[in-house]
Amino acid sequence: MSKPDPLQAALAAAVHQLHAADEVWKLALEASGDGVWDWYIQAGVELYSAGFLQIYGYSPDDLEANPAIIDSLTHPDDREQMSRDRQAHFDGLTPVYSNEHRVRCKDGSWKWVQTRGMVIARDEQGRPLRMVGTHTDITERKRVEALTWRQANYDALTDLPNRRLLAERLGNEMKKVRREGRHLALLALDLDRFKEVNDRLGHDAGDELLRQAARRIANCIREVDMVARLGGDEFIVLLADLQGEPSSVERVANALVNSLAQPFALADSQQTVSVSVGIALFPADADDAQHLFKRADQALYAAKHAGRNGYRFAGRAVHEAAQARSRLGAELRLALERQEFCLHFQPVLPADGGACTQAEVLLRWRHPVLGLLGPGSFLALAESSGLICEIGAWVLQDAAAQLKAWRRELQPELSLAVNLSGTQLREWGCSVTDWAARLLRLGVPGSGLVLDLREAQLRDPQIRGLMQLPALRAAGIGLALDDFGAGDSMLHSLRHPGLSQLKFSRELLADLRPGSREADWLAALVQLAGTCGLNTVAKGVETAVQARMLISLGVGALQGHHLAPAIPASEFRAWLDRHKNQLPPGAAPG
Ligand SMILES: Nc1nc2c(ncn2[C@@H]2O[C@H](COP(=O)(O)OP(=O)(O)OP(=O)(O)O)[C@@H](O)[C@H]2O)c(=O)[nH]1
Repeated sequence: MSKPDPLQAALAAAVHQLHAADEVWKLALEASGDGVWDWYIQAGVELYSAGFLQIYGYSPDDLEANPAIIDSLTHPDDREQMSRDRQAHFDGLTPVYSNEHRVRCKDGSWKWVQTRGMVIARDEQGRPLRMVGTHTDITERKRVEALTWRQANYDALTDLPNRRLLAERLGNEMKKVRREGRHLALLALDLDRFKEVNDRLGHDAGDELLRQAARRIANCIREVDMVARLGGDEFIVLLADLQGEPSSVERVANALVNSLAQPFALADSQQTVSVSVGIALFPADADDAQHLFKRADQALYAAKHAGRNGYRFAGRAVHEAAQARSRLGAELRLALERQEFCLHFQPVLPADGGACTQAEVLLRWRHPVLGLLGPGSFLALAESSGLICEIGAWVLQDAAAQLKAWRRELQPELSLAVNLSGTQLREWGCSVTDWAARLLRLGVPGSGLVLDLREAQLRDPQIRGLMQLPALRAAGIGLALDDFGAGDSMLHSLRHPGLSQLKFSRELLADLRPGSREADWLAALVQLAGTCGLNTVAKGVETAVQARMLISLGVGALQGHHLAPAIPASEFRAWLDRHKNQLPPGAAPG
């Protein structure tokens, strides 16, 4: 046996020591939960620690020590960036190699990892010889990040993009339009009378309808377009990359209106709603996103105003109307202060010819330029600006002051019927003690007031929760179901506990003729109201024929232009004086 070469032995010992040291730092790294890789670049060999293989579910026999193999397991979408980052480090441009990418596991699933590494040896020309590094499993972090991003950018109910993602996309599309000289359209959609679906069928059914509506809208547009839900029943459609002619926009708008007008199949009913659409074009209608949204909104308002179930372009007329509305809104704020509101009173006449004991209070605005405005011209503005409660409080106060005087001087039985908006009912609350205190402060007994409530208000769960109808009635306050027959009226509304009157809308009287089906229908309603203990009032009586028919059908009282118009307080006193004792039933007053 030849003597061992001391030099060889020393070299072997040194290599052994080095390997032992390698193992130590690899173990230290593995203890942190990371997997370790060790790549001999020019030899084309890559070694993996047990922890590294474990991350992906591989055993040592599954993976050759070949870097090409692990590269082939990298997600195709991530490979390019990974190569770029690696090359930057090889070229000495970054002190550390770092990259996040996905790796396919043995079971076929993907894991997100962060890899960090460093070249630890280079040849004389500076080319990398060996690089070592780690893989850290960041799948959970990526999952949470993706979830957070989705929550921030998508609507949870419909799974559509939300306002934020829409704004980002719109910004990008507007830049493209400016660069390439094309066009885009923003369509603001709002379902019509959706609140009634919620009120009638409940919030869950409303949610289901919104989900179905979202799918229908998405089916009407191309893949390059976008639909987002802003909240409630409001959606925005972004038609990107248009060639210019508005007819393509009109085609989509028509498709949307038609599609949403089809009945929706909900849990146990078919429900029909419709949609109104406002359309603004970029760059024709606005210079920036904020104004584009505003113009689409103005057009939507015009579509709603034109009767709903249709669309409107944001043309000049729409813009001017919106500006006029905005001026009116500003003036409305000052109207209370300037004492421009006044009340008119329309008598309600007993059909048996007895004395008038009730009148409806009607709000008017003496506008300095536009003249006398009815509530239709400004109530929606008052609602949206939040002034409605202040105006409502003024109405009640002024009406009470009139009533006090008239009951004392003219008719001790007189009561006034007052309309309240849903906002007012919600804001004021409707507990008996509130109302009794309110009336007491105004010096009027409960029996002096009739609250005219519409069916939609009675169906509103929030108002219904607040309204203590039977207790209000017990306090002497009259409660009328107003405008019955004007929309989707339901017979069971008549059974609301606490109601004392049923007021038929003018729509029910429109085709009233002797022997007509309308007459039979009304006669049945009058009978039903009687069974429910409700006094009946027919509103909007415009002809002597109607008046006579209504009396013959047994309606309790009549109200309408034919019998007595709405008149200012100054004339009401004289009118009541003149007609103090009776009115000839059904006959045209002079
Ligand atoms: N089911 C459901 N209802 C919602 C949701 N968000 C808002 N709403 C309701 O949607 C209704 C929106 O009503 P509006 O658009 O103001 O009024 P509308 O009844 O549609 O009447 P118009 O728009 O004037 O035709 C309100 O009653 C909201 O309470 C939701 O996520 N789910």
